Amino acid sequence: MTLRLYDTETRALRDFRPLTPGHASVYLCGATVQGEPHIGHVRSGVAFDVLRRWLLATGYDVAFVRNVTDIDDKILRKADEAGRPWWEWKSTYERAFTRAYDQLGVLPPSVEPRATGHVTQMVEMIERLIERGHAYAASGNVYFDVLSYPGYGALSGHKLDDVHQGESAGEGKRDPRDFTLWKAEKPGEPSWPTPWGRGRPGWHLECSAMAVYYLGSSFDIHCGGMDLVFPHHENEVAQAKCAGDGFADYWLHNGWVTMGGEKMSKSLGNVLSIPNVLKLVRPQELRYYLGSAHYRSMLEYSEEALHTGAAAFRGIEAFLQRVNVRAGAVSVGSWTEAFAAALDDDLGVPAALAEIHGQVTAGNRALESGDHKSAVDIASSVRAMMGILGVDPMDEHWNEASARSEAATSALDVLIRAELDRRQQAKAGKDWAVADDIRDRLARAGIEVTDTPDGPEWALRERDRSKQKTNPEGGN
Ligand SMILES: Nc1ncnc2c1ncn2[C@@H]1O[C@H](COP(=O)(O)OP(=O)(O)OP(=O)(O)O)[C@@H](O)[C@H]1O
Ligand SMILES: [Zn+2]
Repeated sequence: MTLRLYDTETRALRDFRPLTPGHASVYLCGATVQGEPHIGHVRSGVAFDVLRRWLLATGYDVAFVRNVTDIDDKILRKADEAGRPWWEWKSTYERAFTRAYDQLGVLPPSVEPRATGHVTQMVEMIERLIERGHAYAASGNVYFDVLSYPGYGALSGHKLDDVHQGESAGEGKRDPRDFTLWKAEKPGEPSWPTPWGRGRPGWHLECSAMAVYYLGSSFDIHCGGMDLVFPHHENEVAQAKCAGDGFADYWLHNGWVTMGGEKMSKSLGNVLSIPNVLKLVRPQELRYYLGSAHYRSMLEYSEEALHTGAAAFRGIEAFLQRVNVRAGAVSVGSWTEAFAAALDDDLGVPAALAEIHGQVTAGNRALESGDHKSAVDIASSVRAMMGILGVDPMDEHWNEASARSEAATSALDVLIRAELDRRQQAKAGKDWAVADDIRDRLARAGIEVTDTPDGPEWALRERDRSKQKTNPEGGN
């Protein structure tokens, strides 16, 4: 089957046909690094990491660009309010985003360009736009002439009469629908030299210039959050097309993380920062939860839903561990046809997860019936599928901490095995009191013993994180 993707521009599922066979070029609008990331901010990173992993798994060479917007009104305002230099502020939160992506196992992009490092490319793009009659300079600002581009509104479906850019009037703007490509210098703000005077870039221009610089005049897929369709992406297309570029062939947009039915957002004060959510669940559990809904659906956050997702993940993890202990090492195998069909259908992760859970049930059955070979085969396939979703429980990414405790666990295993052997001997001698006493003592120490057809197994009881509470953090 061919990969089909829902394209916002044509409002239809389209077969993915890359511009260059075997190669996929993808641009994802990255963070504006103005504060600590909340779980909504990283949803696009997680969702499109699955796209990237699926493209890689199916043989594509993927160029994946995710930018950093590191110059912006909000960054300047917040740094100013905090009495800190803007460059320190944005660097601090760029690191916070990087840490969050790493914690969640999002593959690092092929390149992560910062807006401030690409002013040259932006100035060149403005020059092309002015030359072609699509932009004009006024009082040190440069504006894009919206009416000069007949295709304006095609991506978002906005009618020209309904266009509101959401920016201030702007000195010298000829039409209120025009948007700012370049902002004239203001005292105390960072600025760069241009033929139209010193100033700083507009947000929309940054992405067009960086996308074309890294991926070429035409590239395959442009992704971002659904709130970016208008005006950000509409303006990105307008700039690029009018400058003579073909730009993106497919447009993919992810839904929001919501809380109480509303977009999780600092301005509404209903946000949960990544560090706070990670007090409730492990990073791999948060990643599983964030990635479990279809990328185009809204994901309504509740602590209960988070714990349900975490428990589902742990069920898969426990299956793999059981097979590993009882039936043999579980390597990464290959996915099933049903899984591939689910992902090929516009990255249908819910159907893909249903397939994984079905396989886990079959694998558990095989294990219980003593069919170790089937259990190992199924587990290998489950690892492959979970890996494509970025949540293979046995991937070493998640197991740094466990690697540290591995030595302790094997030492513990020797001691517990000795106790379990003693218990087996007591049972064989029908000395039930001793057998029960050993089991109870282990239970008091948080060690659960399960009798299986392959002999007794032990596991540390899961610490119940659900007792911890995290309240939404206020806005700022
Ligand atoms: N609740 C959310 N769910 C999904 N994506 C989100 C959410 N909030 C922000 N984003 C995405 O994060 C990226 C950066 O957004 P931005 O920095 O503008 O934050 P924002 O939308 O102003 O939210 P906030 O008000 O919380 O800062 C955008 O691509 C946006 O789509
Ligand atoms: Zn962008």
